Amino acid sequence: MPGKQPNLFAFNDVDALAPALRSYLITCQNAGLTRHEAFKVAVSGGSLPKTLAKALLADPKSAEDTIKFDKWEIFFADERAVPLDHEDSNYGLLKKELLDKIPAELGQPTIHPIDTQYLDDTQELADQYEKLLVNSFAKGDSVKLPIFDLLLLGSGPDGHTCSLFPGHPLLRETDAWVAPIEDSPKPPPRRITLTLPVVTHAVKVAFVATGGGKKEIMKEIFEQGNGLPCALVNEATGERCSWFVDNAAVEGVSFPRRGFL
Ligand SMILES: O=C(O)[C@H](O)[C@@H](O)[C@H](O)[C@H](O)COP(=O)(O)O
Repeated sequence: MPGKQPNLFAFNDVDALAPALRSYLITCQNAGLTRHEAFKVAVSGGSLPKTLAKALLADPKSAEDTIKFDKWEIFFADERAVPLDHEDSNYGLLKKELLDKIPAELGQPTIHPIDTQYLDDTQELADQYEKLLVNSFAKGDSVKLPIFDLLLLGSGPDGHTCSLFPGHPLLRETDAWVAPIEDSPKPPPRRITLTLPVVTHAVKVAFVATGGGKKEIMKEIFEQGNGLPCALVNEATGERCSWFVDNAAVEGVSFPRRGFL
């Protein structure tokens, strides 16, 4: 698919990756501010919040290099059906790694966690999160799909992203914006996730994948695809999609547009 490939940015390590991720985030933030005076971003769990903190909490290098946290609206690309202070909570992880560390003078983002009164019923938990998205994205008339300014995702060693797992029927969901899953192969099993149409409808999608443990699956995602959730996102978003990786994660991976920021 010439001209439509995702961008792949590879770095020696996470310390080198973080500043590039920061400038990408600022570009996405500024585009969101121009579009609707806010920056609407959804984040995943895993190793992402830590890398995100490294990028966002660094000292600014210039006046343009500014994170306007008070304009950020942070949603969750997927979340586990656990209380917010539970060790498995993606909200809890983001809070610990990033939110608690944002200096007050930088302003604070608006956070949209799950409503934990529905933890016993994942369908209701998903429906309520979808309602929250409807209220956040629809202005008056109903919209077909929410358009996030950015989705920040990880890739599992099996090629999953969000809580969309290889071969799972959830990959065929076309109606719901947010769906429950009760049999996630990655624990804990009960979760909610944005669906594929919502993920691929975002203005930009960025994956962060690091470490040698990812190289086999990166090869499969980029060279064969094989219907893996990450490959499906690549195929549907093309150049709207960017991968921020370290060299260990892409060792031996053939890729036509391997870029370096
Ligand atoms: O809640 C989750 O489990 C995550 O959202 C999940 O999709 C994660 O992003 C990947 O498993 C990658 O995780 P790592 O970054 O830790 O490899």
